[in-house]
Amino acid sequence: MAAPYTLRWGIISTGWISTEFTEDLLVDPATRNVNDVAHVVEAVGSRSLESAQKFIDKLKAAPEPYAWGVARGALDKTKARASYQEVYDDPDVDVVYIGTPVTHHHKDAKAALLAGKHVVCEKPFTFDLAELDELIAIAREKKLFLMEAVWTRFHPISYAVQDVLASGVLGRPRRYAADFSKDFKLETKPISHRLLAPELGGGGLLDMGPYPSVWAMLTLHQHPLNTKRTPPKVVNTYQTIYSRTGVDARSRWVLEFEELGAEGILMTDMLCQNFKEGAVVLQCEEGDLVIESPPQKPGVFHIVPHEEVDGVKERSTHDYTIPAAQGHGLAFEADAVARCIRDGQTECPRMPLDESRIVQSWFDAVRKNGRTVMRDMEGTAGK
Ligand SMILES: NC(=O)C1=CN([C@@H]2O[C@H](COP(=O)(O)OP(=O)(O)OC[C@H]3O[C@@H](n4cnc5c(N)ncnc54)[C@H](OP(=O)(O)O)[C@@H]3O)[C@@H](O)[C@H]2O)C=CC1
Ligand SMILES: O=C1OC[C@@H](O)[C@H](O)[C@H]1O
Repeated sequence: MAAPYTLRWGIISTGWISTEFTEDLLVDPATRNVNDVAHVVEAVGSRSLESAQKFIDKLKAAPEPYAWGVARGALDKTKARASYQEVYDDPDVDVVYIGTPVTHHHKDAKAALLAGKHVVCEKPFTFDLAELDELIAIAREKKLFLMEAVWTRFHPISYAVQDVLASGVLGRPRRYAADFSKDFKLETKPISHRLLAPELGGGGLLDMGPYPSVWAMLTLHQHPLNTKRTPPKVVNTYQTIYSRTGVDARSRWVLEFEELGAEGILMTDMLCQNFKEGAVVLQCEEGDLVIESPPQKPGVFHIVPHEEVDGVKERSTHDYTIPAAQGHGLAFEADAVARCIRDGQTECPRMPLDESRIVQSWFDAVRKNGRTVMRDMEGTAGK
């Protein structure tokens, strides 16, 4: 068997998701039946050298399933860097992973691309569409790989749900509802927290919105009957203000998928827990598809018959829970990135830039129609 292609990562920032993402790079790929690609961490950049070093030291002491990669040398050459730029300039780094708050994504991704690095950027891609368009233009001009890290797209359950829709058993989609709600106990958080601070892109829309959106893209936009793939229209929006900082506590938006004759309502909520048994409901002519909570990493979906209608006859339940041995579930996207870069692709077919643009345009529409303090905020495109 040929040796796997090993992708060399540079990690930008040392917060929550950067930690989980880097841990998952250390999980044995064989746990997810992968043997063609592998990952090593070349550098970690932080605003402080101490934080970068602490991040690496903590990873080196991580338990299984992360200890596997540590024992096999995935962190042996990892350098702690006192600035992000040093990671962008490191000749040993192939690709930069960006885990900073959303209002920093554009400047961080732009600097990495300008230094000639491939880029994977956490969701939501950017603060606004203008920022995203500038990144896409730079990546295309420099022939570099660029992708939004919407991990859910790469989970086995996402492919399984799409297989059901492709089989035609549910018929034409009619109506869609998706919700990402989480009681974040906002009163206990300082107003400087990234979920609350407008200057860090606070509010539920940008933080949570990618998840009701990803399922709308996978089940409706990519539905086999949606042949023209016309971007859906945002036909209505509503935001509830969180008074301490003026960001959105709740956001709702309605989408119209004209060719399908289907409508969807998408919601985010930072004050209330998700309904466990149905974060996403896709109602079709012959039966319904229900995806359990949490929508960013659901384990289970159901196919549910309609009452008094011929079509799906029996309820069935499909379990794709990601086992703990596979880590947090972020390595699937990392594997896809490694294959794309190995094969010289500048865009990931599973997470196309045009689809990131569509979702980003929904966020712009909801924010600009709303009343939050971020309504008229502009990103850093052109700066
Ligand atoms: N895919 C997923 O499941 C998840 C994705 N996310 C996304 O990841 C991004 C980061 O979220 P999360 O990890 O929770 O955030 P954290 O606050 O935990 O970490 C953000 C990191 O960004 C760096 N940073 C740079 N500038 C600033 C600044 N002005 N203020 C605060 N931090 C700064 C810091 O690292 P340093 O000090 O080292 O420079 C900090 O630790 C967001 O875009 C979020 O939407 C978040 C959670 C889950
Ligand atoms: O991506 C995410 O998923 C889990 C949420 O709790 C978090 O706020 C968000 O960034």
